[in-house]
Amino acid sequence: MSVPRVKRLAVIGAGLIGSSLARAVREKHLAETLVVADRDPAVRRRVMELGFADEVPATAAEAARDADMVIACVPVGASRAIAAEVGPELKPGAILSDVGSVKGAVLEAMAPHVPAHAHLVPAHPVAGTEFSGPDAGFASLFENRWCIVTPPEGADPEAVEKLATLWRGMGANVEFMSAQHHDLVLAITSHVPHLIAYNIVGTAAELEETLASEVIKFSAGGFRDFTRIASSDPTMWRDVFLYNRDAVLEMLGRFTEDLTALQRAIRYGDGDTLFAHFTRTRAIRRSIIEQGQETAAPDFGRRAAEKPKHEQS
Ligand SMILES: NC(=O)C1=CN([C@@H]2O[C@H](COP(=O)(O)OP(=O)(O)OC[C@H]3O[C@@H](n4cnc5c(N)ncnc54)[C@H](O)[C@@H]3O)[C@@H](O)[C@H]2O)C=CC1
Ligand SMILES: O=C(O)C(=O)Cc1ccc(O)cc1
Repeated sequence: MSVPRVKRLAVIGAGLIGSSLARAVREKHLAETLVVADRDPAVRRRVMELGFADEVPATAAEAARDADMVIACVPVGASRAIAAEVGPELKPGAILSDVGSVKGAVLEAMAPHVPAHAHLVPAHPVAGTEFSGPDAGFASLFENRWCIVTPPEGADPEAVEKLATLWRGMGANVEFMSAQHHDLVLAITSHVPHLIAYNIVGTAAELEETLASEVIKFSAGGFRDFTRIASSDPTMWRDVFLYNRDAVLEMLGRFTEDLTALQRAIRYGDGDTLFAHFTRTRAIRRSIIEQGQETAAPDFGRRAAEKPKHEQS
C-alpha cells in the first residue's frame, strides 16, 4: 500500500536530523515538493551540492510559506525563534512539528506562535549519532527506531495521524505520550547517560598529565564508548540540559543516591550487594536485546555511529 505524500514539506535546519529526514523523504517519495532551509549559507550550499531538496531558501519564513507541513530540526533552544518566524506564514490546516530531544519546553515555546487555523504536533525520533551537519545524515537513520509523538491536549487527530504516517513512512515505529512523560523517560535513558559521559571524560582529562595520557593510550571498552558520546554536539546538549532541567535533576538525584549505595558497598567490601546489582543490570540488558530494542538503551544510535562517515550518506 502506498503511503500518502505530503504536498509541500518544509524542513528547517539541515543538520544530522534534518538532512536524514530529507534524505529519507526523498528516497521513499514521501513528499511532492521538499523544501530545506538553513540559516547557515555554508549548510545551504552543501544541501544544494548533495541534491536532496527541491528548494533551499535562506529563511524559515520562506520555507513555511504555502507548506502543508513544517518540521523544525534545530537545537531545542532555537524552537521559539523558529515558531515565531514560521507561525504567521502557516496556512489553514498546516502542521508544525519538530524533532527536539526535549518536548515540554518546546511545546511551551512553540504553542503561542501557532495560529488557531494550524496544528502543532511535536515529535522526537529516538535515533541519532554523535555527528552533526548535513554530511552526517543518512536515509536509514530512523528505520526500526522509535519516534515519540507528543500531541498537546485537544490536538487534531487527523493532523497527528498525518505526522505519524510520515514517520512510519521513514521506517520508524511511532509511540504517543505526553510531553511531560517523554521528558522524564528520556532524562534517564538519554540525557543523564550523556551527562555521565561528558563528566567522566572531563574527569579523565583533568587527571595529572602522565595519568591522562595513559587514559588516552589504554582507553578501551567502557571509557572509549563514553568518549564517543561525549563528542556529541555542545550546542544541542547544552540546550537539552537547559530545557529539560527538572526531569534531569530528578533523575540525577536518584542516580546519585544509587551511586552512593554502590560506593558504600565497595568501601565495606559488600560483595553480595555488588553481585546482586550487577546481576540485575545484566538481565535488563538481555531483555532489551531479546525485544530487539537496543535503541531503548543509552547507547542507541551506536551501530549507525560506528559506521565510517562515508558509509552514512
Ligand atoms: N543529534 C542527534 O543524535 C539527535 C538530535 N535530535 C534533535 O534534533 C535537533 C537537531 O539536531 P541535529 O540535527 O543533531 O543538529 P545539527 O547541529 O546537526 O543541525 C542543526 C542545524 O540547524 C541549523 N539552525 C540552527 N538554528 C537555526 C535557525 N534559527 N534557523 C534555521 N536553521 C537553524 C544549523 O545551522 C544546523 O545546520 C535538536 O533539537 C536535537 O535535540 C533528535 C534526535 C537525535
Ligand atoms: O549517539 C547516541 O548514542 C545517541 O544517543 C543519539 C541520540 C541523541 C539524542 C537523542 O535525542 C536521540 C538519540
